[in-house]
Amino acid sequence: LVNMTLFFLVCLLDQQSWQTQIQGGSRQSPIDIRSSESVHDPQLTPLSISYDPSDCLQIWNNGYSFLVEFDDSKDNSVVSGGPLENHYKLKQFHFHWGAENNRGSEHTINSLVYPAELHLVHWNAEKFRTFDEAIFSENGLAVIGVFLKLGRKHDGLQKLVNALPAVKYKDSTVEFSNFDPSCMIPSCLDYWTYPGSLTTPPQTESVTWVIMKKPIEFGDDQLSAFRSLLFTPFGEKLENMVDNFRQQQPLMNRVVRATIL
Ligand SMILES: CCCCNCC(=O)NCCc1ccc(S(N)(=O)=O)cc1
Ligand SMILES: [Zn+2]
Repeated sequence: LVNMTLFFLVCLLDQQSWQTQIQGGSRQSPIDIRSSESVHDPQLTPLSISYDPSDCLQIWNNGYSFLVEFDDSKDNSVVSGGPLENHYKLKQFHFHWGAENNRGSEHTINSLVYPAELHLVHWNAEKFRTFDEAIFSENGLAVIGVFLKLGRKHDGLQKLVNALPAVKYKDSTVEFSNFDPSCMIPSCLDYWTYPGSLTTPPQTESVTWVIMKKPIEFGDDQLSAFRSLLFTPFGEKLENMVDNFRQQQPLMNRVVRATIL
């Protein structure tokens, strides 16, 4: 009995490293950001974000979220500064949201959940040749996360919302141009940053996360439009695209740094 108890205790105490072995990662995303445990880093400069609306190409329902995809063949839509050593090109942005307003975001702040979260996905074009190469590489990606809270209708977002019925079904795409994602960046540029991973397969640990501290607001009808999308292709059983967020992952041996702007 003593041996059994000891064995059980060792497993329990060792759970974190057990998780590392099973999930194969020590820097998985998303996480719960505990503001009191984050480290104010005076060396963190403001992000430099510059997007060119003419780089916007199309919207694609990939059966997990809807991606607004950009032309990354030029250097017009880029982010640099902050924790980033190089400049990263915008490839796509997408959202995660819930079936109900009490869930939806992937990251949480002191366990506070938002109804949705925007991810602006950029890749390190100084170090890698393609996005797909960067996905599998250290410092390959920089994803800016912006929380969405319900309130006033977001005028800039409405153009995107109006196009969603055209991509209702999985694998559908629609041409979408002249959209400036800057309209979804909060006016306050304070952020948290930490080393993490993609939150969907292949969940590679190649992401420098930059989570904006302040949320943006959007309206109930706009969130309803997200929830009217489908996970399923045309002709198959209708499954509303909702709750497409991953559970928070253990922080393990990581520190979240914060700006003092
Ligand atoms: C060879 C064709 C392969 C297509 N290309 C593969 C691909 O795009 N994979 C998905 C990349 C991705 C990006 C961002 C996130 S998140 N939620 O962490 O921001 C999650 C996943
Ligand atoms: Zn995402």
